[in-house]
Amino acid sequence: MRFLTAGESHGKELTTIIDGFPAGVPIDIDQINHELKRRQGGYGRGGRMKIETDTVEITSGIRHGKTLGSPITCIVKNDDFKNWETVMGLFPVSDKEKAMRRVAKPRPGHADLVGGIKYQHNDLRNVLERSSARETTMRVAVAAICKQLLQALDIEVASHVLEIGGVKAEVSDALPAKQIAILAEQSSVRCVDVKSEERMKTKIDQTKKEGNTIGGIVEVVVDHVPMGLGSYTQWDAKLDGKIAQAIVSINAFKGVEFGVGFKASERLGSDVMDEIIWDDTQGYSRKSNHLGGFEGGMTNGMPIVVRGVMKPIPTLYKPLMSVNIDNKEPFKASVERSDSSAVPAACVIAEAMVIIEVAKAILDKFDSDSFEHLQTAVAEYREYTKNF
Ligand SMILES: Cc1cc2nc3c(=O)[nH]c(=O)nc-3n(C[C@H](O)[C@H](O)[C@H](O)COP(=O)(O)O)c2cc1C
Ligand SMILES: C=C(O[C@@H]1CC(C(=O)O)=C[C@@H](OP(=O)(O)O)[C@H]1O)C(=O)O
Repeated sequence: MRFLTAGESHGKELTTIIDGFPAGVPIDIDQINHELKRRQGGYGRGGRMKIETDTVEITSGIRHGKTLGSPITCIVKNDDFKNWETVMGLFPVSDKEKAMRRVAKPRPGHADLVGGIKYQHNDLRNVLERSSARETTMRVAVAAICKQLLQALDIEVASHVLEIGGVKAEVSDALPAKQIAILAEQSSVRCVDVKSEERMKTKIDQTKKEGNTIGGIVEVVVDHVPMGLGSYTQWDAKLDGKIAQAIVSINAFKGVEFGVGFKASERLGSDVMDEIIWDDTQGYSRKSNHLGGFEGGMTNGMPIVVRGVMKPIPTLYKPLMSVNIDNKEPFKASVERSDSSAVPAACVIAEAMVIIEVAKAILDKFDSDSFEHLQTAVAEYREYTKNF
């Protein structure tokens, strides 16, 4: 399975085409819209999300509620486009119109300056329109379709926020994905620990008042993953490596870790390796899950536990210094609107990226032209791994 996304943040619409998805998978479109809504929410979002109500339109690849095995095309319209039709129009315009909302002042922490230099854009809007995290809408749409496939294979995925601006959630390591999903959904910051939720919100409010922004850490958990997704045999076949790339590809994500992650450096080997056990009902399992479900780039049957860190939103109300590309004069960056924290929304995007990589790995490994064949293949393989 592969997909591409297209669309500018204030353009007419966003599009994705998913290729290589099995035939015969029942797809509930309301569930896709539910996932899109989750991505739009979360405490700390700015004015743009009051304008948009992301709703998917599917124009190919699904008939009578089931996938056809042919490419699936999804479209989400930008409601804000009505305010940008001249600025974002397709056809040549006058110099006066060209100057409308032209961006000559690159924002630190954004793609503006380097993107403009690289693609020789005199109007940096040509960069920021595509580098915006608006694009992640389509990744969530793709993942919402993949999530329905994973759920039908009894694989559960959930995500939650572990930290915002240094305020840490107190969470037990062993929470199952199903429970995380329920608890996180009830929280405006996607935090399963109610006490920390209030402290996180206060931190977001305080930071916003000071004209500043904050980042955070999110965690994604996947339960009941078949063993042996990914491979140790080639560097680019390792599934943990693919997930790491997918997480860091999210706008503003700067790091990723699995299981105990960076804390592995301060632990003894006996506190990091997960001892192997076997019993009649479960087959092979581990006494612990310090390695977050991966050994040798392959899933080992334990839950996948992956975390990503998001930097603070780069656009600040407290202006940062930059240089005008027209006259090279320094200026203080000004802001019209921006999110003050998008960590809860980014959490949903991280979940989406993990879902996509796990779904791709499953479709790579098993007979997957037809959904029925896939279900049979996965069930047989689960039985095989148990009795190996
Ligand atoms: C869900 C989400 C919402 C975001 N909202 C904003 C925003 O309102 N303002 C802003 O300056 N950056 C925002 N960002 C971050 C920028 O898109 C990102 O930092 C920028 O494109 C540069 O990419 P990089 O940080 O990966 O280098 C958001 C990121 C995500 C994931
Ligand atoms: C539009 C979304 O997020 C946007 C991501 C974003 C950025 O610079 O990444 C900047 C803001 O956009 P605008 O400049 O239109 O206010 C956010 O609202 C979205 O998540 O759907």
